[in-house]
Amino acid sequence: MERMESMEPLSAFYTTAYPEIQPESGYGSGDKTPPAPAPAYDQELVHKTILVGDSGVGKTSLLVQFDQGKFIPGSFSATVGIGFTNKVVTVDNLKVKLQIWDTAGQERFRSVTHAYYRDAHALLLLYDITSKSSFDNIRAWLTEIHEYAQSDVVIMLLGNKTDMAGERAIRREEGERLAREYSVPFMETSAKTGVNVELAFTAVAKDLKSRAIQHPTEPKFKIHEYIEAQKEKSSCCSFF
Ligand SMILES: Nc1nc2c(ncn2[C@@H]2O[C@H](COP(=O)(O)OP(=O)(O)OP(=O)(O)O)[C@@H](O)[C@H]2O)c(=O)[nH]1
Repeated sequence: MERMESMEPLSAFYTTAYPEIQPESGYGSGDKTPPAPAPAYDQELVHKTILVGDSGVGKTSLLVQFDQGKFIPGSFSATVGIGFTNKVVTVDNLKVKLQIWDTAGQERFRSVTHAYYRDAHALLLLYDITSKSSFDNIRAWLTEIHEYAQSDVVIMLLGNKTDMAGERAIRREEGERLAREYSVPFMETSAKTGVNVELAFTAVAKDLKSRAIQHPTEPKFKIHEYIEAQKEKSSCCSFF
């Protein structure tokens, strides 16, 4: 089943992705020159974001839900190869361009997807809360990510299919514990109902934008705290 357009790996788009910005002068050592303002965010930057995880955990469904706001039920047709969808997320009144790559979870495509890790800026790693094996494989996925991706890649762990509460095999706390162990943010999602789908991508977009304009005088964006704050803001229990 052909789900998405495909394209050669991205390279030229992102030549100036995260420039290292040095202050011209610093506060605190008698120098009264105000620090240089943070550089403007380049809204033409394209942030390459990749969905990974075992076959059937819901990567394609998550992307379709985020992109089109719908869930297509029915028989499962595994992704073959890799394809991408462009999506613009508005954060803090700025447009953040995400190029979201949907990879095939099946083992036989693994060597293909590894090649895409290297220039990834973010990786959303999914397991299925009804599948213990997909959760057990997360450590292997993280090992691969650490082997092939850049060390500063943004990683988020997602436990998908929360609408299938009756078939839950992995408790939320287990997901949280694993995420803590690897110091990555975590949330549970449902590609079917849309719970937390938008938040997952928005949090990643915010983090990517913040890294792209990171200025030494400004506090770093803390993705964990952002997610927690959104959770508190929520009137009901849709988070986690
Ligand atoms: N109930 C429920 N079903 C889901 C959810 N997400 C995905 N599914 C179903 O799970 C099956 C697999 O979903 P896909 O999105 O194709 O999974 P994938 O991770 O892209 O699989 P590969 O392409 O093989 O890597 C499909 O039958 C989906 O309808 C969800 O959140 N809730």
